[in-house]
Amino acid sequence: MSNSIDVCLSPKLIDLYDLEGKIVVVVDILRATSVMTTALAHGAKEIIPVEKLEVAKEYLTKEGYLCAAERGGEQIAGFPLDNSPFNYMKDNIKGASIVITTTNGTVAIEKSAVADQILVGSFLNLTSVAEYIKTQNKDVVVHCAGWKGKTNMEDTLYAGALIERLQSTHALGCDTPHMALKYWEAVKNDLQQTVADSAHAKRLNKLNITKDIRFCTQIDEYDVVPKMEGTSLVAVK
Ligand SMILES: O=C(O)[C@H](CS(=O)(=O)O)OP(=O)(O)O
Repeated sequence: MSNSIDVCLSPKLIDLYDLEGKIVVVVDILRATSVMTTALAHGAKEIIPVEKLEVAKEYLTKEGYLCAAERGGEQIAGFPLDNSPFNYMKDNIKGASIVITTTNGTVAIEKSAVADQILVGSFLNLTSVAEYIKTQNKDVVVHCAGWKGKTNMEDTLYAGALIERLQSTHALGCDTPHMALKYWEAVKNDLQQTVADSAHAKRLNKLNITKDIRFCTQIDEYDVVPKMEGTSLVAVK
């Protein structure tokens, strides 16, 4: 095995990882990377992820952009889109250039900038991302977006699920990928309930979005590999 896979459990830890020359898979199951996967699967032309709300606001007055902003799970006033996957399946998504800023997911994407390739992963496109990685002959770091710098259950579980699919081609880099894999193996047959019991899901439940959580824990709903090209996330052809 010539390649390796490692897991960073929070953007606060990413400086400990050498990303140069590697593929970074950013994951924010609830909900940013599930939303991005859904939008590209439904024909969005590109997604421009931005960390800062001020930067997203600049696009509101530019022609040709659909803008989304979320903080603490709630839509920011003045932005037409929120962070629910169900709003990225509609007719206006096809061919759209979407600008999005979210609490955790877009932070992790920006903090992955030095990587050779940045992919966006979710349970919705688990196998597609794994199969693409197998064609690349590169080391991988799974960058979990977590919640406001803290570790979370669902992103760690995704890391374990991706490792399960890559363990024949990628050696496990240190203890974290082993932990993620063991955790995934222990609960994978009860994924929906496990994530429904997570702190993140309980926070979001207060906003009445139980159906989003159920949707984001479906495996292989879409065959799409979102990859950063310059400042845009596009579907790999
Ligand atoms: O909108 C979401 O699902 C979360 C909100 S929060 O983390 O619970 O505040 O944002 P995301 O960036 O998608 O993790």
